[in-house]
Amino acid sequence: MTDSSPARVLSDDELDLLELALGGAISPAALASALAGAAVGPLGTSRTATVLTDAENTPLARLTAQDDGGAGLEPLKPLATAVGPQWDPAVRRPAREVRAEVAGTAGPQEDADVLGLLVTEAPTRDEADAAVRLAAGADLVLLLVPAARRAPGHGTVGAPGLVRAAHGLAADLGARSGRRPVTVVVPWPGAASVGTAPGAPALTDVAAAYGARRTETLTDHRTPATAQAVTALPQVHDDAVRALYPQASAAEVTRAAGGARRAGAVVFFTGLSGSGKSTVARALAAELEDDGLGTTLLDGDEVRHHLSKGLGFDRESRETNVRRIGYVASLVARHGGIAVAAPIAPFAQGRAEVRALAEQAGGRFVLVHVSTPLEVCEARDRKGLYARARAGEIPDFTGISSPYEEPTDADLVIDTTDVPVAEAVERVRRHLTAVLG
Ligand SMILES: Nc1ncnc2c1ncn2[C@@H]1O[C@H](COP(=O)(O)OS(=O)(=O)O)[C@@H](OP(=O)(O)O)[C@H]1O
Ligand SMILES: Nc1ncnc2c1ncn2[C@@H]1O[C@H](COP(=O)(O)OP(=O)(O)O)[C@@H](O)[C@H]1O
Repeated sequence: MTDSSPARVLSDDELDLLELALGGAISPAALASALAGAAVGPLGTSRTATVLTDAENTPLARLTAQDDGGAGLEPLKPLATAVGPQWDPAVRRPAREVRAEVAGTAGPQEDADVLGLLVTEAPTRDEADAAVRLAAGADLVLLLVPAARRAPGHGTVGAPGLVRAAHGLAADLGARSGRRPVTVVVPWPGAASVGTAPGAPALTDVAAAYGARRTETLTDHRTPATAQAVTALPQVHDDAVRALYPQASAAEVTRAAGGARRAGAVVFFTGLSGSGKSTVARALAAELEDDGLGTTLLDGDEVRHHLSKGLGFDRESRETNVRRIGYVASLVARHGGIAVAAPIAPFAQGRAEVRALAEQAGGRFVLVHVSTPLEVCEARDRKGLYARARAGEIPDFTGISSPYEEPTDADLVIDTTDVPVAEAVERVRRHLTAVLG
C-alpha cells in the first residue's frame, strides 16, 4: 500500500459499521468510537489518519480524527459484496438515499408519520398481526432488516433467511393494509462485542437515519405465550421424539436430526489471484450455512493471516500453507461439517495431498478450478498486486513469475469472465448436493 497512514484490518462486524458510516447512517465519529471501543488494533489518535481495509488488505476508507473531536471518513474503494437476498441492491441501500426517498414520498410536512419496523428475528404470526395494527395510520412504513456479514450461530435464521421472511411480511402487510412497506437491509454487526461497545450506535438511532420518525421492534410485540413457545421449540421437538420412540430409538432419531451422521465435505477452490475464488467461496459458504449445513470458510488471505502467518510464496511455503489448510479442512469434514477453502494452491502435488486428507477423514472432496484467464485477473487487479508484480516489486507472483499448474482432476471448472457469481455458486452447490447424497 502506497498510503503512509497506518492500516487497520476490519472484522466482518466492523465492516458492517463502516458500511453504515459510508451510507450516512452513523457519523464518522461514531465509527471511530466504536472501533476504538472494540480495541482490537491500532486506530489513529488525534489528527492522524487510519486506512481501514478488509481482510484482503483492500483499502476501503480513510478515517481521520479531527482537532475538534470529530472525525472524517473518505471512501477509497467499494466494499466487496456477495450474493444472496441480503445483498440485493434494490434493498441494501445507503441510509442517505433511503432518507431522501422517504422525505419525498411521505410529503414535505415535518410531522409525517414514518414508522420504522425492525425485523430482528423471523416474524411470528403475532408480529405479522402487530405490523398491521402498528402500520394503521402511518404515512409510510419502513421494514428495516438488520443483516450481519458474519455467519449466525448454527441453527438460527441468518441474514438471507431473515430478508426472505421480511419480504413475506411486506407482502402480507401490503395485502392486509393496502400499502406495501419499503423494505431496507441495514448492515448490522452480528456480535454483541462491537454492537454494544461503549459509544456504539443504537439500532433505533440507525433507523432514524434511514428516515424513520418512530421505531418499533417487532419482537417486542410477541405475546408472552409466543415468546415462551419460540424459546421452547427445540425442547418441544425433543419431547415429541421421546413421546414417539423408546429410549434407544429416540437417541438415534435425535442424533440423525442433528446431522451428526451426515458425511462432511471439503470444497476446495483453486485458481489465480483475482480469479474470483474468495468471492464465490464466501457466497457459497453463506448459502450452505443458510441451508443448515455447518460450514467453515478457510479463505486464502485470512488463512495467511492466522494459520500460515510468516510463510512466504516460494514453492515449499505454498505447499506447507496448502497442506495446513487441507489438514484443518479435513478435521471439519471428519465431524460432518463442510469446509470451503480458497487458496491459489498452484501445485498439483499439494492439491492431491488435500484430496487424500479429506477422503481419509471420510469426507467428500470437490475440487473447483476457477479458471478465469490471467488477462482478466490482471485487468481486475483489485488489490494492485499484478501491477506491482509486473514492476518487479513482488517476486514469485503466480502467473507472472511463479507457475500455476492447471488441474487435470477438477470436479468443476468455472471461468468467472462469463459466469456470474450467483450461477457459479449454484453450480458448486448442485454438485455438492449430488456428492453428499
Ligand atoms: N507472490 C505472490 N503470489 C501470489 N499471491 C500473493 C503473492 N504475494 C502476496 N499474495 C497474496 O496472497 C494471496 C495468495 O495466498 P494463498 O495462500 O492463496 O497462496 S498459495 O495457495 O499458498 O499459493 C493472494 O490472494 P488472492 O488474490 O485472494 O488469491 C494475494 O493477495
Ligand atoms: N463472476 C464473477 N465471479 C467472481 N468474482 C467476480 C466476478 N465478476 C467480477 N468479479 C470480481 O473479481 C474480483 C475477484 O476477486 P477475489 O474473489 O478476491 O479473487 P481471488 O480470491 O481468486 O483472488 C472481485 O473484485 C470480484 O468482484
